[in-house]
Amino acid sequence: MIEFQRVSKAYKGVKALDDVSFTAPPGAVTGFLGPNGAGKSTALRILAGLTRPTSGSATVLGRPYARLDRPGYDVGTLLDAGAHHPGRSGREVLTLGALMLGLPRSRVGEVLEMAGLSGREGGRAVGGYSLGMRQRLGIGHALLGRPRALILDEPANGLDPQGIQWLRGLLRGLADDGCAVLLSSHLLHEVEQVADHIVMIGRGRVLAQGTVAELSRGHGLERTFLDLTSDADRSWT
Ligand SMILES: Nc1ncnc2c1ncn2[C@@H]1O[C@H](COP(=O)(O)OP(=O)(O)OP(=O)(O)O)[C@@H](O)[C@H]1O
Repeated sequence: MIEFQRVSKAYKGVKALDDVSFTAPPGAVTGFLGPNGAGKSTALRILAGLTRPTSGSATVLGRPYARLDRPGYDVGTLLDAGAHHPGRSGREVLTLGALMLGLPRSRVGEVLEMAGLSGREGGRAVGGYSLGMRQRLGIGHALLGRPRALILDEPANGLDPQGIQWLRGLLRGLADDGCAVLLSSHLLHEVEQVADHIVMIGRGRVLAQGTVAELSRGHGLERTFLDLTSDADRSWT
């Protein structure tokens, strides 16, 4: 279970998150949907212990990230697809990750295969990867320790249609195996296709949450999203 309880975050003069509460349960894909600047990355960074909330708490498997006993096994994160050293190959990046977690080298081959980077791609320097390939590597890296919770910030960015299809199948399979999957996106159609639950955020506030059917309100998810996000904009002006 991933849980946000009344999380607020203020940067100098900017309220990035305002009293955000929601859960991403195990066995489901939860889509965290909001327009640019809505606060998605801030929320996920707080969850991964990289940013402190001004108030409230965010927990994974019942604890703040920093207090997890084995974070690499409990939680997989992809917060920045460009985070890996450009001079290392995909295989080297995963090998380092596997060594840090005490995993056998065989896991590296499995993850390269799963990410669609086996063969020549895995041996190439990450600096020469396309954004889609870096996303695949980042997702593979997050899955090395077979985590029970997965946090992905905009994982579909840069993926081609085949990659999107791959991602959907992967996330569905992980959720079916009991993983709590939380992914952010500003692209409604990406989230709509894969998420069991959707949390809509705008201007740092949760605007609505529920299943796709609940949020569609008989006129489609896009209408609900546009209506809610433009209302949130108006309330700030
Ligand atoms: N380190 C920071 N210092 C100051 N303001 C910040 C910082 N990080 C984020 N913000 C502000 O907080 C708000 C939310 O930003 P955030 O990056 O969390 O949004 P987002 O929903 O992830 O957007 P996008 O889809 O564009 O990535 C924005 O107004 C942003 O400018």
